[in-house]
Amino acid sequence: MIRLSLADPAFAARFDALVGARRESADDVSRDVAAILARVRDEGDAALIDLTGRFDRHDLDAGGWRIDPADCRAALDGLDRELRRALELAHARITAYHEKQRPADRDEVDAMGVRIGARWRPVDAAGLYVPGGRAAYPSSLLMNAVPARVAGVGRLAMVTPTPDGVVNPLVLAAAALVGIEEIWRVGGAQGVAALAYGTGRIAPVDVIVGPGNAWVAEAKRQLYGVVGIDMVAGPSEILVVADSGNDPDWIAADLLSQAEHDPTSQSILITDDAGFADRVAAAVDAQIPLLATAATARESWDRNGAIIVVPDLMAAVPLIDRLAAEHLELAVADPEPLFAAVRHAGSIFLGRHTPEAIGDYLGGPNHVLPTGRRARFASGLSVLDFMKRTSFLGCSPGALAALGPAAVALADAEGLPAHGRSVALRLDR
Ligand SMILES: NC(=O)c1ccc[n+]([C@@H]2O[C@H](COP(=O)([O-])OP(=O)(O)OC[C@H]3O[C@@H](n4cnc5c(N)ncnc54)[C@H](O)[C@@H]3O)[C@@H](O)[C@H]2O)c1
Ligand SMILES: N[C@H](CO)Cc1c[nH]c[nH+]1
Ligand SMILES: [Zn+2]
Repeated sequence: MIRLSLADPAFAARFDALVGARRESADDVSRDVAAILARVRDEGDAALIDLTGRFDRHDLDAGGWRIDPADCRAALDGLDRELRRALELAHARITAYHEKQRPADRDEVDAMGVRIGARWRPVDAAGLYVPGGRAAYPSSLLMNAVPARVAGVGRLAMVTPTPDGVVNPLVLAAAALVGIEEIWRVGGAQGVAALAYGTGRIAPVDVIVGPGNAWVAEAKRQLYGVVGIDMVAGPSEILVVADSGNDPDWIAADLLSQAEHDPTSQSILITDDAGFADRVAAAVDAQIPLLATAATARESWDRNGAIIVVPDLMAAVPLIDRLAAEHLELAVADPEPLFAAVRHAGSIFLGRHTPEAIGDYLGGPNHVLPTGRRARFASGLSVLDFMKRTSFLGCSPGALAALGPAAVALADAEGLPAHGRSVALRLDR
């Protein structure tokens, strides 16, 4: 963990280094991913067998390529009652939130008598990446599948790694709850490539969504254009802005909630009180050994963690915008002034009683969010990521008469006579 102070003359350079650090996509990750994508494109299922054996340590031919929907229904039926209620509450809240994202079509006649508009249609097939290397992510399954269902996508194909051949029952139960029937036991960059290019067994999709580690995120980035993607949702991040009125233990737990995802995750605290910063740092050290995920959390905190002390919390706003974190927690007495001022964050958590983990599971908004400072230009997964907009235009003879001469003039000016002629011929009638 590094400590920075805005009062330090070297602050600007040290903060630039923090913002510019390439945590998640080192050159070797890009190179390795490019090689994996090429293998899957050229060798198809044979590459999936080999790479799954190497990275997930099981044999697809022996253990099965797909998860049987009957196993998913059995997992849902066999779920502990409290866990089932929790899963259903999450599903209901995520569904209610995303149903309000359905876009409206436009169809109108403008002042010159021209019919103009746009209509939204779902993609035919979507690929859902559900991570599963270090932890199982039934919550990510819901976050991926619910907006796809709301959008009305015809085919949902899910890929997820099953390390050592072991499937997680809660992932299966979540699949049954949202009715996903096509689940492939492949993950990593090779799973993403299979969805993009298609293989002998797996038909290609039109769009791939979902979060994952550095290899998954880089695979989606490299495959954009072959398929659509939601955005680059890589190793988790949290930026907590906290005043000294917080319990340091609460804030330490919030920082660790994202550090425990991945060694390349990043947790940052910004506070206006150096003493409070010390107390949080001590609480982080005290809590790490209590976690089953201690090794990952420790590595993430040591390598990528940061504590920044500012003279007053409003001075943090430009820093928050530069960091453009996936998650921004405003753990202050009144979050409204900061909330109004901040421009770049994937998702914002307001006040001392909104730990980010609520958003991970069942707040309602999507937890698949842009990482690596990409909240400057990208947004969290939504219903729109599964849809595309087609514009349309209709001219009556009168509307064409009104617009045509200007179109002919512009076509002449561009030196494209066939364009002009296609209009002029109709005007002559
Ligand atoms: N940004 C978001 O919205 C969001 C949401 C949830 C989870 N996450 C992130 O998802 C990630 C989940 O990671 P995970 O590892 O548990 O599961 P994962 O499914 O993302 O990755 C596991 C796969 O990574 C591949 N892999 C591992 N080491 C490799 C190597 N050396 N070379 C090539 N491929 C390799 C393997 O194929 C393996 O199957 C975490 O980083 C977490 O922070 C992000
Ligand atoms: N924090 C993750 C998004 O970065 C989502 C998640 C799922 N489960 C727990 N957390
Ligand atoms: Zn999380």
